[in-house]
Amino acid sequence: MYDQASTLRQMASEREVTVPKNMRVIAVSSGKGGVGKTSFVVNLALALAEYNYKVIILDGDLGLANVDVAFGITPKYNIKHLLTGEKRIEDILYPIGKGIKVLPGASGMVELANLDRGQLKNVLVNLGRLEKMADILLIDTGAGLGHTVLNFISAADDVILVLTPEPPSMTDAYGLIKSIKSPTGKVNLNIVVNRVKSEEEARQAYERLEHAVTKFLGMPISLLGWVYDDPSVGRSVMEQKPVGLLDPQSYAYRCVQWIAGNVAGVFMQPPTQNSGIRGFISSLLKLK
Ligand SMILES: Nc1ncnc2c1ncn2[C@@H]1O[C@H](COP(=O)(O)OP(=O)(O)OP(=O)(O)O)[C@@H](O)[C@H]1O
Repeated sequence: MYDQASTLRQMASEREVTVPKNMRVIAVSSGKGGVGKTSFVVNLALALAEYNYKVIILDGDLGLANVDVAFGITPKYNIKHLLTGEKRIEDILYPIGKGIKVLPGASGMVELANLDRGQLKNVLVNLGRLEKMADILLIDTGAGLGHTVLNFISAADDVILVLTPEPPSMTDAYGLIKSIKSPTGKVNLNIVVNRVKSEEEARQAYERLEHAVTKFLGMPISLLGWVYDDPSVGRSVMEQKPVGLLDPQSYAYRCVQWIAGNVAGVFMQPPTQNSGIRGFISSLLKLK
């Protein structure tokens, strides 16, 4: 296992998978399930597309395929077909339109450790090609303190933690932050408060969390924005169409558009040299 991990790391840094520009890897996570993370991810992708960003969404909620359900799509292939060498990355990516593509996840992600050198090379060369296809890789990590969730968070350039003002969501968000271990010791942690009735409610929830995180964990976090509790989100879930497509004028989507503006400003300027998908994969492997 150790040998495979070091081989992978070496391969990830090889020239053959280098590409001219580096994409930004953003992990979207939550301490607790059901707080609206997947709805947020799909709408954030739509809102970022309005800023002309090309976005790939990786459904990292392995095996549960929530992103597929949110878009009402049923992709034939997923990342497991890439790992087994049956398909190329281009065959797996599912185009949604507006410059957005979905990379369907699968429980096969954990099989990365059991691939032989030829298979590993194939996977890395394929993933390296993502870099040319999009500006942002948005990962819906799944909820909770699972190994995969924490690894995605730790390896990403930026993390967006979605929570609601309800006490269990706040407590679980704190628990998740406490469990993050980054190889660089740096995690760019941004909070989105979902399902709020007012700006005041959002700010109060954020300040409670910030107080605890700064006092007990000594970690910097920032407030990226909030999303109003809006019945149009519930309707969009039922219709399997993101609210950004179903009701783009809704309060909820307008909040997400504003957050996308913050993502563009906060994460994209000044221009930084991101480590890109190669760096992301290398970090992921260091965490094994
Ligand atoms: N801003 C909002 N206003 C009203 N309802 C919302 C809002 N955001 C999410 N919801 C509702 O919360 C429910 C859960 O949303 P979603 O599936 O996106 O959560 P999740 O955190 O991804 O869940 P899981 O962890 O189970 O994947 C949905 O029924 C959705 O309608």
